[in-house]
Amino acid sequence: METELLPFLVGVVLATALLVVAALRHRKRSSTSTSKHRRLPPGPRPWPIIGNLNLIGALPHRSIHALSARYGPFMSLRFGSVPVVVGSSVDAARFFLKTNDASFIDRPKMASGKHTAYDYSDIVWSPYGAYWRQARKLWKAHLFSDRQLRSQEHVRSEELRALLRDLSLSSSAAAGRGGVVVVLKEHLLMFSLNVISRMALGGKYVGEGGTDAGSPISPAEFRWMVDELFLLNGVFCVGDFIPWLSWLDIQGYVGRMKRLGKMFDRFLEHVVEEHSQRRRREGDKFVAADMVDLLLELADDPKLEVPIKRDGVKGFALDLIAGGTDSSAVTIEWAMSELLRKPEVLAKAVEELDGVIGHGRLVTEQDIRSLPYVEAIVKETMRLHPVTPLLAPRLCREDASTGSYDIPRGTLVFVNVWAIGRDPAVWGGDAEEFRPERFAGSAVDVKGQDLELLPFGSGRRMCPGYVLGLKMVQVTLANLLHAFAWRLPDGVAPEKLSMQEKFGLAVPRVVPLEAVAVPRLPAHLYAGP
Ligand code: HEM
Repeated sequence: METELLPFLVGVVLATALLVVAALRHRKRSSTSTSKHRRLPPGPRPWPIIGNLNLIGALPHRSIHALSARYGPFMSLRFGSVPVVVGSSVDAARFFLKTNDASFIDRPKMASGKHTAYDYSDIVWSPYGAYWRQARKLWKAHLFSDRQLRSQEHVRSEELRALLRDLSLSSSAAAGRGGVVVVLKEHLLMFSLNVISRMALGGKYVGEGGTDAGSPISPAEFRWMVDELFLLNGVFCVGDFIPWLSWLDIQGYVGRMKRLGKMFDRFLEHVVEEHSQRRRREGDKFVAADMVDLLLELADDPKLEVPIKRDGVKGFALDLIAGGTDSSAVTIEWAMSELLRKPEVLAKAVEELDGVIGHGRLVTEQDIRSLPYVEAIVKETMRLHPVTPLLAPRLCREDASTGSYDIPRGTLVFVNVWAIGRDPAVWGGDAEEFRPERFAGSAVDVKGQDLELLPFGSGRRMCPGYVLGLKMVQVTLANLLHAFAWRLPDGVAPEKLSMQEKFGLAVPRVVPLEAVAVPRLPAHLYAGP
């Protein structure tokens, strides 16, 4: 037994010695090459093979923020063999997203884009080029034009009334006990899922039933798929950074991505096929009724600069579903969590709603501009809880320089908008506090112009769905506050409410928010659509 082990042990000792020598040489080389050839931003020394991946914890925006506090607002890291630069200040955001937008407009080719987004044929993961430019133009001109968004306002308002009805039914079922505890996120996800599936797909694909072609997918299954999509699009997958290890799929993420990609494809293929059949059936009389109809019409246009194939149509539909579902629900859940921890802020919002709207009707999208305090609550929520704290990763497509530092082509770039939103140099000593009053009389907005507040990103790669996303968050939150008196369940003290985050492409609460909702408007306003 001992003689069998000996060669193995000698092997281990030799391998360890070689690894240590390699590590020392690598650390020496990386520090000298940094200073001699390129003026890279400062950062922690990388280890061989893993680089700085050992420094990234379960909440990467927080780990990276802690490192930036030491190394500065332009910081170099190495993830495996991939050079990374993180920007964590207003100036850094200006450099990456405004002044040098063209250099940082590309996306890296990561496993999630390959396996869950039709080999990068959607918009989120599409590399910079004619295909992406054309897609953005088409979205702006057709899917998200003012006219198109206005024409679908009735869908949003009907689904909102259904949400309020469902919440009031839950509460009246327990009226004798003074309200019932609701898990708010479940209602919010169902609501945004219904809105986006009606606007984008025509509405009939998510309902009770199985996933067999021809029958709708169940809401629970669909919600699971969207959650999984957000998680897998945000994770740091080892194979993306240490390519020679990718075949091992140590974390199991790639396997999950492939499985999820197939599930979405089965669903989207069915959706697209049904839409195509209606177009063929109706011929000249066909009128586009939803966004997939519009996408199919656009894809057929012979004047397109770059053809959009079927996978492209499915990829864009996936962007609509993913963008439209989780982001607004996550933001509203954070807003309600903050408000339940600050009853005085909640009371002030209700006072504004009572004064401007009164008790005889619900809040409409047009009312929002008359509700500055509610608007400020949304901005304050997006400042402290940006849905995508590191934005989506950018790839440097040409060498760039800040004057002090060089950023070589091929560098992966993150802008930590979460850290910028909490920077005391920008927001003052109370930057960590939820205080919507800070926006009173301030022109700072979330639409990509003010670099201290970037929940939707900025520049040409900014979120193309921000008008819809913002409308949904504002009007839904306003109606939740207007239609119900909210409190935490008995026994939960505001200061004890957990605010822990879970990382993915979106960062939701770890523990879903539970709260008691008691209707406060006349009963007929909860009658639903
Ligand atoms: C509260 C709601 C939303 C938030 C906070 C949000 C946030 C973001 C952020 C931070 C990005 C990355 C921008 C960057 O890289 O600089 C993004 C990209 C994107 N978002 Fe949104 N989003 C929201 C709603 C929506 C909606 C409703 C849609 C569509 C229905 C959508 C579709 C997209 C797409 C397609 C991209 C990729 C853009 C590109 O790479 O060119 N988003 N979003």
